[in-house]
Amino acid sequence: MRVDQFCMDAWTGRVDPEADSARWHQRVQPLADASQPGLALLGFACDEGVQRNHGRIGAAGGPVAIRKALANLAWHRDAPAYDAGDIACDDGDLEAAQTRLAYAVRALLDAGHQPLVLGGGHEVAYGSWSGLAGHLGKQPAPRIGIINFDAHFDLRDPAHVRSSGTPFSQIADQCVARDWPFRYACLGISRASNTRALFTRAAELDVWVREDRDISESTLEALGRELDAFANDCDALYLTLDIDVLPACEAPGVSAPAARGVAISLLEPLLLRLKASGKVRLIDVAELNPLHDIDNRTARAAARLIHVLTSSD
Ligand SMILES: N=CN[C@@H](CCC(=O)O)C(=O)O
Ligand SMILES: [Mn+2]
Ligand SMILES: [Mn+2]
Repeated sequence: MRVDQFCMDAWTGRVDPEADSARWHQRVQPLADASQPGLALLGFACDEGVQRNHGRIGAAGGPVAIRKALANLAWHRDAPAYDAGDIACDDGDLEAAQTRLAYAVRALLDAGHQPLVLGGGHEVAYGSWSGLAGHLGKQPAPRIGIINFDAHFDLRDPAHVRSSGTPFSQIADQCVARDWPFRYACLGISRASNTRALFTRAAELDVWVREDRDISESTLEALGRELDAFANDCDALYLTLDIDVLPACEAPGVSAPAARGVAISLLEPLLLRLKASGKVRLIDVAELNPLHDIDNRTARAAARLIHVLTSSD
């Protein structure tokens, strides 16, 4: 599998003398052709989509920041985990970088791995989905459910510019071209941060929408059941976490911090519910911007969510 850069330097941290005290940095291995199926971390070091979307750049540093935060977390996995390196976008050619990402994701899936892509701006989603689509494309009209936890729809019209604000419109267009269903759930939407045009497009595309204010302790169980029903109707799930769905106090290091957001304590049970469906084939984490982070708070939040999604106990 071809990647643009590879470096294991982020995988360092505390070493405890007691038995059974491993942390991620002691377990994550460089991915090799002969690696047994496992979790494969793949970076997408890219600012281009955020730049084109007039956001605050810095997301290209996301993959390293997440690896460093993950490195020192306690290891609670049974299966192996690998670092597969990074796809990078250094020349402004976002479309070529997304194509390389799609090839890499597809290669990981074809080899039996569970890819987890570390963005990068949310333009990562078009490359991620394209990789899953390539992998599943042998079957007729796969029902791929996209579950996006995000303050934003990212359904802008790509006819103007393709950016971090357009990946799900681009995917919807691809689904039309292939005569595949477009199943998109967008949870955590901030009404204040999405125009009427975006709400209209979401309605036209039959997007399942839950706003930030719809997600509370009292609605969690009902939401969980709705997620189960969504998953039941799909052959495979693509889970995409835009870290700006978290409140600005939990995730200051993003391009567009959320004034309200959905707290990590509410997000976690929903992620566990999705994990329990057994249908999540692909995960990515987008929009972490270390240049605007405070004491690595956002990177820690991203790593915690990855830990929740990938641990066995
Ligand atoms: N990735 C998407 N980002 C948001 C940015 C919103 C903002 O900068 O205020 C969007 O396009 O809607
Ligand atoms: Mn987004
Ligand atoms: Mn967002």
